[in-house]
Amino acid sequence: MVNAHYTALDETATLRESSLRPASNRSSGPFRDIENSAPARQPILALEEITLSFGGVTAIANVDLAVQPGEIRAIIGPNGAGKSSLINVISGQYRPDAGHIRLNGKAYAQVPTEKAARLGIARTFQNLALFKGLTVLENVMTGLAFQRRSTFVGQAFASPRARREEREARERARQIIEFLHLGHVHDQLAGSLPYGLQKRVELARALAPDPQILLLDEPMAGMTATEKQEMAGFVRAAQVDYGTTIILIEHDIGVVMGLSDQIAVLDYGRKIADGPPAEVRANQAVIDAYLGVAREGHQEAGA
Ligand SMILES: Nc1ncnc2c1ncn2[C@@H]1O[C@H](COP(=O)(O)OP(=O)(O)OP(=O)(O)O)[C@@H](O)[C@H]1O
Repeated sequence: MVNAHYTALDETATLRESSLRPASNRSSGPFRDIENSAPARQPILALEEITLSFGGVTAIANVDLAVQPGEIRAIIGPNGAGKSSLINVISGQYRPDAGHIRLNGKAYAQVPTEKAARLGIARTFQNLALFKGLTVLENVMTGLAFQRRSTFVGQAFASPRARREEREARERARQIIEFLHLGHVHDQLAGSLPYGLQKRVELARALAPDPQILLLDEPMAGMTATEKQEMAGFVRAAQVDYGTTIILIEHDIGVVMGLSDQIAVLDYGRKIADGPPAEVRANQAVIDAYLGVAREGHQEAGA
């Protein structure tokens, strides 16, 4: 049973070389050359002994995590393992009971949510959180609102600064829309698009401000296999073309194995494995915890 599952994983592992990858944006985007940069010495993000409980439930138990700049790090685990809680700690929604979050070396007991965007953190949500009555372009522009320095009055009366910022935001939003192959729907209402495209608009909005760290909470949930492959190609392209560090939660193990540089595995709030896909795939604790079917298989074998 387990072997059959792993065969399926191997088939999807070719995503890394996906021909669905969008065209390079190096010439026009705010590209950071990750290929030529010196080896990373300091993680861009480090979680240190993070613990978080809800009443009597321990959602995260003493978890350490070090993420290097420019990597794609998956966080996987069975339902209720603590994945979303961890993302919410990184984005500042939750304050851990113990431990620190270190961003570019600076330690926080809680990431200040109001400053998360300025600290270079962007995220998408498990459930769609778009403005359905706004166009795709308008939705993507909302991802840039925090960067505008003109006052409300300045915007209301279209001061020169406000007009310039509006123009720049529109231009940047258009770039990202093209990058994610959404140009043909830029003027359509987000709510009128098929689900897979709406998820891509969410990605566009999160990418618009050129975040250092992008948190993706189940970016492929509810998608068809083809849509998942497309999305995986776009996530990889964001890493390669923009140098974005990406942390993602995803239940589709095949996608995770093909897309991630490193995978951390949670089970009952504890981190039980952390390493490259091949290592995690062969880890017995992961097989036991994540693939419940494996346990069943061992019992049968021992019977
Ligand atoms: N706001 C909350 N209030 C109370 N308990 C919570 C809250 N959020 C999470 N939990 C509990 O914490 C544990 C971890 O939940 P979390 O949602 O982080 O897991 P998950 O790995 O993301 O699960 P899933 O894959 O089902 O989304 C679970 O037992 C959950 O019931």
